[in-house]
Amino acid sequence: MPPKQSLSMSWFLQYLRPVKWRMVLLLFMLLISIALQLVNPQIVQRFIDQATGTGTAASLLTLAGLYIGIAVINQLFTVSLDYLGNDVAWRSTNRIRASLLQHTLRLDMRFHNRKTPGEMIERIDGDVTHMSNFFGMFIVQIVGSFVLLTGILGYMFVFSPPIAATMAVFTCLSIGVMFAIRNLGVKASQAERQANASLFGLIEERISGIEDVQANGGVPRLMNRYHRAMRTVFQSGLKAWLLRITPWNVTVILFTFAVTAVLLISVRLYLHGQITIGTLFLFFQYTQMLNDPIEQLGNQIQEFQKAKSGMNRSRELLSLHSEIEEGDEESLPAGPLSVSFEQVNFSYNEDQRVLHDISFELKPGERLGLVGRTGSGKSSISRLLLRLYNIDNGTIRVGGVDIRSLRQEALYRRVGMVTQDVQLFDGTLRDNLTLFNSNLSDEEVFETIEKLGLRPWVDAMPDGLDSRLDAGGASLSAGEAQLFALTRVFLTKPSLVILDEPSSRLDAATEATLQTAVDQLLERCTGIIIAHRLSTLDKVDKIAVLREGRMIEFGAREALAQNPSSEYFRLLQTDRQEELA
Ligand SMILES: Nc1ncnc2c1ncn2[C@@H]1O[C@H](COP(=O)(O)OP(=O)(O)OP(=O)(O)O)[C@@H](O)[C@H]1O
Repeated sequence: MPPKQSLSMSWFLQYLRPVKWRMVLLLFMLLISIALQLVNPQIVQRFIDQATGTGTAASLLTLAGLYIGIAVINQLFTVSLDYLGNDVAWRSTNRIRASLLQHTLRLDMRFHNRKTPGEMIERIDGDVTHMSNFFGMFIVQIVGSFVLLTGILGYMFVFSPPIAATMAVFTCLSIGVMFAIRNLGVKASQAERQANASLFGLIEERISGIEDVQANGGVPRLMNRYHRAMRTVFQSGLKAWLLRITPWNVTVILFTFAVTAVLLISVRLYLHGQITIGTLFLFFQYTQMLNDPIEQLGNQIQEFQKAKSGMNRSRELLSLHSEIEEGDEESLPAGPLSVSFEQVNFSYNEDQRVLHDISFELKPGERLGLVGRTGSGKSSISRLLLRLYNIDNGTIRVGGVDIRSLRQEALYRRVGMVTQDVQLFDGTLRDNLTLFNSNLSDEEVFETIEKLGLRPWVDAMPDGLDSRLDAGGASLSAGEAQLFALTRVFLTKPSLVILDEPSSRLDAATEATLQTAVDQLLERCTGIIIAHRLSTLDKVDKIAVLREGRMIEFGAREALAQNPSSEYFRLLQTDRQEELA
C-alpha cells in the first residue's frame, strides 16, 4: 500500500511557482474589477437620489454614461480574467501531467501489469483536469472574495453600523460553516475518481480486445459490465456532488435570513427619514453583492474538495517507487556483449516461481537458441535480461557487468529486443522505424531497409517513409511486423539482441526474408533467439532447452543435434515429423 500523505502546500506551490507573475497579474486585474464592482452601486444610488430630487437631465445622463462605461470595462476585465485564469490552470496542471506521465513510464512492470492503460489515462489526465480550476483561480478567488467582502462591509460601516453588523455576522457564520465542513466531499470525490478510472480501464480493455470480443459474441455481456460500471460512476458521482454542495446550501439559507434582516432595518431607517431611497437601494445592492464573494468561496471549496481528491491520488502515484533501482555503471564494453545467468530464480508473484536455478553463459558474438514448450519461461528470460523485473536471487551479467549495477539507460542503449507483439505508434513510417529519433538520416534508414529486404514493402507505401501508420499495428501482417521490428532494432545498432519470434507460421517466402534479415542483424552482435520453429535455429551456436522454468539442457547445437539421447535431438525428430505431416 502506498503511504498516505496529507496535502502539503509546498507540493501545490511547486507547480504554481513557474506561473507566479501571471498570478500576480491575475490578482491585480481582479482587484481593479472589484473596485469597479464597488463603485457602480454608488453611481446608481446617486442617480436614484438625483432623479427623485433636484437632479438635472445632464447630470443624470452623465451618471448613466459613467455606469455603462464602468460596466463595459468590468466585462472586459471579466473576460480577460477568465482567459488568464485558464492559462494559469493549463500551464500549471500540464506540468503535473508531465510529471505523472514521466513517473509512470519509469515504474516497474509489476505495477503496469496491475493497471490497465485506460485507468492510467484517467489518473494522468482525468484527476489532473479535476484540479485545473483550483490551480487557476483558487488563491486569486479566495483573496479577491475577501477583498470584496472587506470593501462592502467597510463601506457599510460608514453608513449604517447596525446593517454592517448584521452583514458581518452573516458573513462570518457562512464562512465559518463552509470551512468547518470543507472536507465533507473529499472521500466521496476520491471514490468518484476511482469509479471513473475503472470505467475507462474497462472501455480501453474491451476496445483493445475488440477482435476477441466480437468473435466470441461477447458484446452483450460486455455491455452488461459497462452498465454496471456506469451505475457505480453515477452513484458515486451523485453522492460526491451532494456532499460537495452542502456548504453552499448552508450559505444560501443563511443568506435568506441576512437579506430579510437588512431589508427590515433599511426600510425602518428610510421611514424614519435617516436614509434616502437611493441609499436604501445601495444597502440592498451591497447585500446582494455580498452573496457573490461568499458564493465564490463556496464554489472554491467545492473545487478544493475535487482538487484535493485529485491531488491525493496524484501524490499517491508519485510516491510509488519502481522496484528497479538505478545502478551507477554508465557503460558496457565495446563490441558484442557476453551474457551470463548465475543460479537465477524468478517469480512474477511471490507464491509462484517461474524460473528455477537458471545458469548459462554466452561469449561475445555467440548465438543462443532458446526452446521449450509454451509457458516454459523463454520470454521471462528475455524480460529479465532487459531488467524489466528484479530477480529473486542469483546474478545476471551483460558484458561482464551485473545488470543491477548498470544504469538502465546504458543497458537499453546496447540491448535490443524484438517481441512477438510489435507496437506501432501514431506517426509516419520513418517515425515508427527510428522511434522518433531524428538523428538517424534517411540514407541510414534506406540502407537498413534494403539490407533486411523490406524495400518492396516500403516502396509499395503511398508516401514512402512519410506514409502515416495507424497506431496499434493492425496494418501489418505477422511477417511484416517482424521485419519491421527487426529494422527498428537494427537501426539502434545493438550489441546484444533478443528475438522472440512469432508463434504463428509464416509463408515460406516471408520466412526466408525474415531469416536473411535475422542473419544480417546477428552478424555483429550476440543473439538470443526464442524459437517456436527449430528450422530457424540452423545457424545458432548454442541451444538451451527449458521445461517448466528449468533449463534441462544447454550445449553446443551441433553436438546436441547429433546426440540421440539429448532433448534437442528428440525435439528435432518431432519437428521433422510435424513438417512431413
Ligand atoms: N506478467 C506475468 N505475470 C504473472 N505470470 C506470468 C506473467 N507472464 C508470464 N507469466 C507466467 O510465467 C510462466 C512463463 O511464461 P513465459 O511467457 O516466460 O513463457 P514462454 O516460454 O515464453 O511461453 P510462449 O512460448 O507461449 O511465449 C507462465 O506460466 C506464465 O503464465
